[in-house]
Amino acid sequence: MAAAAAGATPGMARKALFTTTTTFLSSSLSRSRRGLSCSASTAAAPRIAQRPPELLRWVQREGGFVHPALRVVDHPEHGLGVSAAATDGDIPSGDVLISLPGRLPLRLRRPAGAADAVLMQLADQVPEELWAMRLGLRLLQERAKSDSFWWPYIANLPETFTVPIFFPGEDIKNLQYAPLLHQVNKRCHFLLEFEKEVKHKLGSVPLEDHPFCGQDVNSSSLGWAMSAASSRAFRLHGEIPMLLPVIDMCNHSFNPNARIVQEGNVDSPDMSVKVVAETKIDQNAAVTLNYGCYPNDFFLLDYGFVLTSNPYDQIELGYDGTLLDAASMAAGVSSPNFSAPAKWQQDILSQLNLYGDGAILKVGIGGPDVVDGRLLAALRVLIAADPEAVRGHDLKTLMSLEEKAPLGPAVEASALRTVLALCTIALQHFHTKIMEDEAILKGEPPLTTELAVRFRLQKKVVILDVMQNLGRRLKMLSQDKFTV
Ligand SMILES: C[S@@+](CC[C@H](N)C(=O)[O-])C[C@H]1O[C@@H](n2cnc3c(N)ncnc32)[C@H](O)[C@@H]1O
Repeated sequence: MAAAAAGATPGMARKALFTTTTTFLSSSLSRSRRGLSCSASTAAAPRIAQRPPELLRWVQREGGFVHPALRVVDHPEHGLGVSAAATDGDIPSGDVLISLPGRLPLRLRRPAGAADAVLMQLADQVPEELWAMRLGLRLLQERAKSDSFWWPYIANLPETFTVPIFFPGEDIKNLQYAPLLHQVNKRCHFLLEFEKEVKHKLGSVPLEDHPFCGQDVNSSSLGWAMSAASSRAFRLHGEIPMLLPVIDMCNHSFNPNARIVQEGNVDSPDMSVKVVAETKIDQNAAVTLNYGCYPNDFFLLDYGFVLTSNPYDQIELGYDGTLLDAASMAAGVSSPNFSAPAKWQQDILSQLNLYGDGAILKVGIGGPDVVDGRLLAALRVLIAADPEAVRGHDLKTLMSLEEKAPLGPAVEASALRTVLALCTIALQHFHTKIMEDEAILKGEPPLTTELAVRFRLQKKVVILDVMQNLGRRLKMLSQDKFTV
């Protein structure tokens, strides 16, 4: 593999982080392209000082194991990845592929000195949901050291990430999806504020206690560290996120051929982390792990990629009586009553956590359930006029789309038509049509535009798939094929 920064010394590469990322969340992403038919050598983001063979040697020297048939290779669309070599034969299922002793994972540790204590104080200011920033601080601490134990690992990390906090403003707008825009804005805002807190805190810390060896840290370097952690860390048994050298070179698949196993407690000295072949791994095949069964929002926000045909992708909606009244009226449902439910309906909505204090109003359309069970149950219950008919059913039945018309075909048809109308409303929130998105993608736009457009296109595909599915169900209802 070509060494992208062959001439860079650790010192030079470290210095680069803290002196070139002075613009807020700047990156070269907007100019770089990931062409749809690009050659393998252009796919991966540039590395701090790319030398995967040294990384593998370091892991082995420190008591780890990398299966001799494995290589770090450039994947045309996924960046670097771990693959079985073309010539060493298949790897049988059950074989250990990679093994790391407990000292190789990089994670937040109990303070071992004043600098660590300052780092922990900074980490404590980060909200739990941004756990990646806490681990990122630890990564920055090691990146700043001239003699870090983890340098062979850090050297091979990407210099840039394709997560939306680094998108140019135009491409953030291009996402056209409010829940994700909200998350991106929240993260950008956090980074700007946290930069101030870090600078304030470190302003009074003596050099010997400085967690970043006296180097300046700004929102861009914090963003780099947070993205490195969110896109590469694993949470195993202990739920403590860790960066796992070499293991974090494995790319994602929903049908993975390998899995991670943690042996021993996270704090015990004999803890180890292994990747084990889940199936036979053919020569030349990529070793893949499942990062989780999540919607594309998660993959784009934390990992910087968008999956086509993601079975877990969904549209997020706010459960809102006025919106539901509008949708059901558009669907021709007579006298909808969503904004003023009767007392017995309020009770059921409370049980669904859609009413009262502490209600969780986010509901989803799409994914394996097609329609969020809570939304479906609420629609069925609010459309049904007869409390007795509803009381005969438990919540599980009311929440299941597979339960054929539990409250009768008329209620079911109205509920499904209301969801169809919600889908139409959701589609209208996008400013572009699928065909326009496809035309933009054909023009091979810059990488960040490509990601934003593919993201919104996939959301529209989810909505259309749900509409098709519900259309089929309505047709069957009208043909009276359901057992009522
Ligand atoms: C844990 S790292 C895997 C190694 C990474 N490819 C690299 O070059 O270092 C996760 C990153 O790999 C890329 N990636 C992994 N699986 C992918 C997939 N299925 N599709 C697209 N990109 C993927 C994304 O850039 C993601 O942030």
